[in-house]
Amino acid sequence: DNKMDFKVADLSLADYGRTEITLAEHEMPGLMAMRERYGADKPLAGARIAGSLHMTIQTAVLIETLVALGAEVRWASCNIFSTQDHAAAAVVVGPQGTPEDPQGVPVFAWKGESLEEYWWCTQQILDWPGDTFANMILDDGGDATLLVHLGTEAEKSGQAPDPVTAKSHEQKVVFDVLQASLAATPERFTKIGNEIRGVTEETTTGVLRLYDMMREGTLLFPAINVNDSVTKSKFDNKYGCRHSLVDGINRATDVLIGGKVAVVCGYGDVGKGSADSLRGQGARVIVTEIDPICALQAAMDGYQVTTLDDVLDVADIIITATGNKDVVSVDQMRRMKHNAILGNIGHFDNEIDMAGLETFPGVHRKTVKPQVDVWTFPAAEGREESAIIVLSEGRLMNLGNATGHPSFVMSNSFTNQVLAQIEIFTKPEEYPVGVYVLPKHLDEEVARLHLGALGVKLTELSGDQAAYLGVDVAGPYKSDQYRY
Ligand SMILES: NC(=O)c1ccc[n+]([C@@H]2O[C@H](COP(=O)([O-])OP(=O)(O)OC[C@H]3O[C@@H](n4cnc5c(N)ncnc54)[C@H](O)[C@@H]3O)[C@@H](O)[C@H]2O)c1
Ligand SMILES: Nc1nccc2c1ncn2C[C@@H](O)[C@@H](O)C(=O)O
Repeated sequence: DNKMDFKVADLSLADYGRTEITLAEHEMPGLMAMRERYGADKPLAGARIAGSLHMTIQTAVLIETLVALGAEVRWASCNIFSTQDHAAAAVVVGPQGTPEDPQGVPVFAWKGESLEEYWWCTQQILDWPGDTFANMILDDGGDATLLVHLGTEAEKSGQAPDPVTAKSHEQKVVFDVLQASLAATPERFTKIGNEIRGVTEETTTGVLRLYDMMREGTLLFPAINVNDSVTKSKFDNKYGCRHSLVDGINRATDVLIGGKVAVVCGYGDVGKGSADSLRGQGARVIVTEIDPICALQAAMDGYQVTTLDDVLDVADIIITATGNKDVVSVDQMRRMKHNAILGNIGHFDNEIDMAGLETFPGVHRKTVKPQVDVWTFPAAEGREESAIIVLSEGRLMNLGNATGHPSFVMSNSFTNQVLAQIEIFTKPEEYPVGVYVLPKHLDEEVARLHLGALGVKLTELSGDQAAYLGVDVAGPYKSDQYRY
């Protein structure tokens, strides 16, 4: 039957979600401009987009923009805790539907998925009804892209990659998914890989994986690195986290941040916004870094820069923002202050050694409320019993404990996503397999679309000045090497 398939928490939340989507549209001028500009031509007609990106109110506006441009879409979240159930419900029901007769977009996402459910959802967006497949991926962190690649490799070799070697951050679960798929449909991922025209990747960690696959020569289709549009990473990663980090800490713990010692591990775009977020609340912020340039930036921004080991005994709040793995070990957690807060705002949970924590001898977990756990270490030689408060089980806590970044800053990121989807879908001949960034004139166009709402009045370059700078009056105004 042609009844739409989907799996969300509660369709009765759709009206609440719709109301917030309508408010969000007012805060997302870039996306609404995309609907104005491209809604008639429908450049994405024929696109079957598999979206793996936090299923929030902001993402709902992105999804409905892609549909307005002609795309068919199936959506999953890229994190087990980041779905907002009312947003998922509203997208399934759609602007014209009802919970009894949903007319929207298939969504497979709910807050609090198990890992098995997460990877089941990821598979649902790749397989389309009537034995067809997605032909575009919109990814955040690269899990959908990874599954297609691991599946294709498994089908080529006839066996799923050994869980120990699989690069995915949830090896065992992915291994089981691949085993089952090999048994049931041994050509499935190869067919999907052939069908996919390209992927547009949202975030730093997902982009890292794309460059890895490019270097290994295993990348199956072209990719646009949306993260490195200036109007994405210098806004979402920075000002988005400035807004949503303290939001997550407040909703999780209501702890006073002023006067406390807060440690931010990593001073890249996210770390900069996160440190500013905590300083804004009157915390004494300390930064850890491995990169001398970012460390120097942090020092000149007035932060103490030292090693995590040096500050474990004074830190009240520790936040990882590195995009790296193994940043906080269980031994370091054991040495943290009693009731100190530990959270991660990086994409994956591997920044904090959650596996080591869960298996620490005699450790006790008490859930305060969803995504807030008190982990108590037993007394040991020379150490009293002590506890730490871990947010979102080490997964990105601004989306696990709060609602992520606000609409206006996500409008910048998602306008880049829409432009990137149009680029790859309508000009495949310009995108042989490789990893690309959007041209600067589009980056500047995204910024232009967001100035009016903030009352910005730009100054016009004279022809003479433009000649002096060697730029066009209409832009681009900077070289590709320029660092903003
Ligand atoms: N939660 C969110 O809403 C959100 C938003 C954007 C990006 N992200 C994610 O946040 C992470 C960081 O993103 P970014 O754009 O800031 O990356 P980035 O590369 O700009 O910054 C990461 C910084 O961490 C430093 N670093 C690496 N390993 C370290 C270690 N062991 N100790 C201390 N510092 C270390 C690096 O030198 C770098 O300066 C990525 O996983 C990204 O995908 C999350
Ligand atoms: N409200 C929101 N909706 C969707 C995604 C959201 C978000 N807040 C943060 N991300 C994550 C993004 O910052 C993503 O671009 C990333 O880089 O992780």
